[in-house]
Amino acid sequence: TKSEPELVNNTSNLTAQKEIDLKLLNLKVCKDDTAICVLPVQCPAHFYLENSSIERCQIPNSNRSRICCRTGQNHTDEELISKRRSSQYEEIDTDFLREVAHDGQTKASALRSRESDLLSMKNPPILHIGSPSYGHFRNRRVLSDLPQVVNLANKAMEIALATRAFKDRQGLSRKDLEWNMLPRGQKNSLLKINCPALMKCPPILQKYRRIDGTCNNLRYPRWGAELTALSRLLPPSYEDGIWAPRLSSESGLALPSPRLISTTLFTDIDARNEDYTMMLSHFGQFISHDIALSIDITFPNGKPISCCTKNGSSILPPEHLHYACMPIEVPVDDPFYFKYDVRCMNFVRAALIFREDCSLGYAQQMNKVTHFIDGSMIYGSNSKELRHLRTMEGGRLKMFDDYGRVLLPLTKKRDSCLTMEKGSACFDAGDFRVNQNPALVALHTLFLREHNRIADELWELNPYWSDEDIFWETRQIVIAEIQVIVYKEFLPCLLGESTMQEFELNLAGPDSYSFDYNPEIEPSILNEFSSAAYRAGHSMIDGILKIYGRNRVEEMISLSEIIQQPSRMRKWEFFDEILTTLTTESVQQVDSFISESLTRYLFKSGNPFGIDLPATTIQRGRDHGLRPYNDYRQLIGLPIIEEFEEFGPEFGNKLSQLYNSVDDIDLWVGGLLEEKDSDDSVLGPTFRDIIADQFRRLKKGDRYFFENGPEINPGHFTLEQLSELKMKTSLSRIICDNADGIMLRRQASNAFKKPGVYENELIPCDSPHFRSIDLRYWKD
Ligand code: HEM
Ligand SMILES: [Ca+2]
Repeated sequence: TKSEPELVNNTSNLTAQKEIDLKLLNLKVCKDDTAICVLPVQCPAHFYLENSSIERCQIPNSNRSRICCRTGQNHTDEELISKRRSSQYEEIDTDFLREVAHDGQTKASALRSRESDLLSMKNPPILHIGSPSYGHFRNRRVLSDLPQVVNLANKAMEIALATRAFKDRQGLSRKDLEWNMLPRGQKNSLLKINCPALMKCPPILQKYRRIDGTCNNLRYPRWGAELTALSRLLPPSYEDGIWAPRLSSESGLALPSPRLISTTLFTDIDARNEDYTMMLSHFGQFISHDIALSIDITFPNGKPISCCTKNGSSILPPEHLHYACMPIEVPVDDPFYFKYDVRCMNFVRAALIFREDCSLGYAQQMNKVTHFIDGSMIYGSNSKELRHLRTMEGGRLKMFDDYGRVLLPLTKKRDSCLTMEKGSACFDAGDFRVNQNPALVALHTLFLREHNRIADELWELNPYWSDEDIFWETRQIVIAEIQVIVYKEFLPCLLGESTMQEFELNLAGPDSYSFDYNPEIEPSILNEFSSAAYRAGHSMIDGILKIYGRNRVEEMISLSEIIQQPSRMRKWEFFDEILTTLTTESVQQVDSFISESLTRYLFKSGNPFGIDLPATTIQRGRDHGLRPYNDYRQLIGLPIIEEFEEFGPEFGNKLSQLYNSVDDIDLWVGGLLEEKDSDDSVLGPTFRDIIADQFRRLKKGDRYFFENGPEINPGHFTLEQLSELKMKTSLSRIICDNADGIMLRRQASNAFKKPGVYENELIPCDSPHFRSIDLRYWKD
């Protein structure tokens, strides 16, 4: 009895001590004692300040220059804005707002009726199923809750149009909109007609995180939930301040064609990173599907919009062009597409979502999945998706027993894969992109098996537990394992050890809870992260998957030939083989070399050509209003680029031919070509800091982060369980526990590091030094 209160005291003492430490630290480093000393990317509002008014600071154990920050992670200084806002909007009357709202509605219904005109044409502009662009659409559509998503996106469009009307009548500038200098609260109430009610959470916290991500933050119950907006580091750059894609800053003309940028800068050359395995890129993609999914605008019936003529020879005439079209122009002399007379690559803009209070403002893109790292690619992002995946017995997930080997359940959703005949396979998972490539299917299969393995063991240990008990407990363990892998194994390789420290991304010691939770940190996925920085992964992809047989290279699979065709998973050895490839072959470097399987042949599916993913990514950045590269350099505290030559003679020259001004360079382009600094990251500093900041938000802004203790996390682990999870979880161990054991019996201790490099030797799966977590700590 004596030790118990002591324990409680100890933890609160620790928290208090930490607060005092922080206060002392700040007093010393910043003149303004309401400010804290942070890395520039963590204080986006400084972007607006004159350089001279930024107070620099330094903290112990950090080599990087920091700034004194008063505004926190918001990209706008709310205090400043509310002052300007209130003086500007005192006079606005309700009649005026009524007109604006009405205007939005009228314009939105005009768009709807044009849509139905297009649909009733003899040849409506709909993508046909065998085309490469349809393959693209397969990765960007909703299958299950279409009507709901269409409704939300339409409402968002109506509000964007009302914002435009408001802007025109009030003569607002683009900057006013970027800063969100718009009426808030009561005055804006007219738009709230038909606005969904604000969400409320039960006063008592639930033990397990909700499947849709709601009620994680009690003050902002929808933070991180599915169907909410991507957030941003910096305000968007739209030509009209609302949704129109940006133009060249100097000439006001169109920016260069993304396809031209792609052919000018990117070539397919094999340049490996000899330190890390292909798992770095493919696990990276698996995680991206946990946290981000933006979807295309479609016709109301869910049909995919086409912006080009059927053979791709030109853009559709304006009268046939859907409002969401932003097709990519392919130059006449394109080195590849000229052979096929392709002049137009389809591109449809991403679906929008409105602010929770339905207020006016610039367009925001929707995230269809939960922003948190919560295994939503395994379990789905809402209860309907989850219900579909569970067996409702023993806490298990549905699977397909293929002659004794466990695979993902077969999907019934038509045209999820290229072939769905008998003997082939096409799978279901929490995220519908699962079938995109075989490495992704393998990772999904791995975690499905891990879930069922743990569920079975828990049931054996706790025979009285119900299906519900076992399911939620297992899910909580699997999510914890993913979080351990991300923060302990994956991020240190991607970002480097010093960045892990600067951003406080390392896990606490094995026997300790974390005290990092901060309810003021917004966990949402940043637009800059999902639409640019994290897509650096596309440069890490190898177009060839080398499959080893027992003694020799058995097969060289070309990635573009097996996209959306996962039937190989049914081959007896394939699961072991691909896991072996992923954990032994080198990953490609992040650079200007990108596989032709992505720049020419993506989603070709029987056609002689496919789509260009880099071009699509650049166009996506403009669709989402990402600011140019230089702005993000400034944000993270780097000097801005003043001359193209700063990219070196080759790229300097090429870039100057493409862009009118260094201030036009797209974020994804600049970030990829950026020189790495002395740090140990595989990324240049701009992408590195954006990604580090994102994973910091996902850790510190998640109440249910597995390391959080009893004061924060209602479903916290015991210290024994926590230590078990932190000490023993590794991707290698999970592979050992769930591989078929046909071709794979050994793993290096770190699946992301090349075996043999840095003492990362291969260890037999059954070695006593290489054990799985002991689930007896979960016995009731
Ligand atoms: C096998 C290789 C891959 C293929 C074929 C692929 C394909 C795609 C496609 C078609 C999109 C949608 C593009 C758009 O319309 O905007 C996309 C988005 C994305 N990709 Fe990849 N990708 C691959 C690997 C990766 C990797 C390795 C990463 C990161 C490590 C990654 C991160 C992302 C992210 C963050 C998005 C945005 C997701 C969203 O918000 O919707 N991808 N990818
Ligand atoms: Ca998620």
